[in-house]
Amino acid sequence: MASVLRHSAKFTSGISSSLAACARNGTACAFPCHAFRHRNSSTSSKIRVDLDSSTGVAVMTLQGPPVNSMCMDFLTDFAISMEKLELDKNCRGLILTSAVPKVFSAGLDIMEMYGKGPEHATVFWRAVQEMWFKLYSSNMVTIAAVNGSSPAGGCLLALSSDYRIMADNPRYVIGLNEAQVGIVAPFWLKDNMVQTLGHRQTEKSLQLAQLYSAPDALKIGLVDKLVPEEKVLSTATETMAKWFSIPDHSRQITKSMMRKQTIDKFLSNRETDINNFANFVTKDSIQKSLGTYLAKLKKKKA
Ligand SMILES: CCCCC/C=C\C/C=C\C=C\CC(=O)SCCNC(=O)CCNC(=O)[C@H](O)C(C)(C)COP(=O)(O)OP(=O)(O)OC[C@H]1O[C@@H](n2cnc3c(N)ncnc32)[C@H](O)[C@@H]1OP(=O)(O)O
Repeated sequence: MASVLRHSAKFTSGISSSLAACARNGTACAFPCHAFRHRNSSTSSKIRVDLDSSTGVAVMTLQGPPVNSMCMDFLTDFAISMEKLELDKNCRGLILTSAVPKVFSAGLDIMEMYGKGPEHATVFWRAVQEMWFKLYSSNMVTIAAVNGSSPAGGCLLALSSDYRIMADNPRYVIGLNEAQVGIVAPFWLKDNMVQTLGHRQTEKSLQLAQLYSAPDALKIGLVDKLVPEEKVLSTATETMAKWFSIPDHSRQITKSMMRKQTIDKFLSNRETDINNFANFVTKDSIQKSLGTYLAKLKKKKA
């Protein structure tokens, strides 16, 4: 990753250090507390991270036009950013959002799965797994501020967060549409969706490759809240304050207890999942489906 964490913190008064201490200790902290902030920024080509040490909130902005598709560079930047934030004692919460108009993320970059050999598929899938694992198992409070369409891998980011806020725009869609692309959602993502929606709804959603409009996503519980687009980020920040009112240690233990079974199953089957993916995605029939889907995406424009 070309990014460097730039420490641009401005220590303007003793108030800021007591707020930072509040963030570190995981004690409740009235916010928004705009005064005297410390900010750390890190930018790579695909992802920007702004950590406000005074509040303990990092905002990760996806900035890979045209559609924030998850190519290898994106996945690498994501993993490195997550590692840095996880180790940063000043960071308690993470908001994910997009700088690309109308799109949160189009999911996995289909070009990374099309016309590539098994070696590439193996490396790529490990990176995809890592993105999900890092977010799903994060100690931070994670909130997806979904300010655009969020199919497939985009929905993965939302599902693996603790809370999902979406822009109230019926033209924005979210869901796991893998089957439509001719591929299959991996078991760990299916398990993640079952936890969110329940078994029956997940089965229908996955088999029918369903993409839900924002209002429908709210109805089935795929997102937690809809707000006007311009309020998505501010609502995420307000929501974070509520989650921060719970002591970190008890919230974290609770989170890991709720997610342990899925994580254990993932870790025990990780290598098999990679092999399955590499075998599956390089099959002629699957390559044909991906090619047809890609052509359809391109044709849409013509
Ligand atoms: C049995 C063993 C099983 C093991 C597991 C096996 C398999 C699991 C495998 C995979 C899991 C995959 C999950 C995925 O994420 S697959 C990706 C699915 N994504 C999609 O279907 C989204 C497709 N995109 C869209 O619907 C629209 O682009 C979107 C609504 C996001 C935005 O629409 P908009 O009109 O703004 O933009 P477009 O004109 O459509 O796109 C612009 C540009 O970008 C290209 N593009 C779009 N999405 C992707 C993508 N995901 N990857 C690569 N490229 C993408 C699009 O083609 C346009 O390109 P160009 O015409 O400008 O060249």
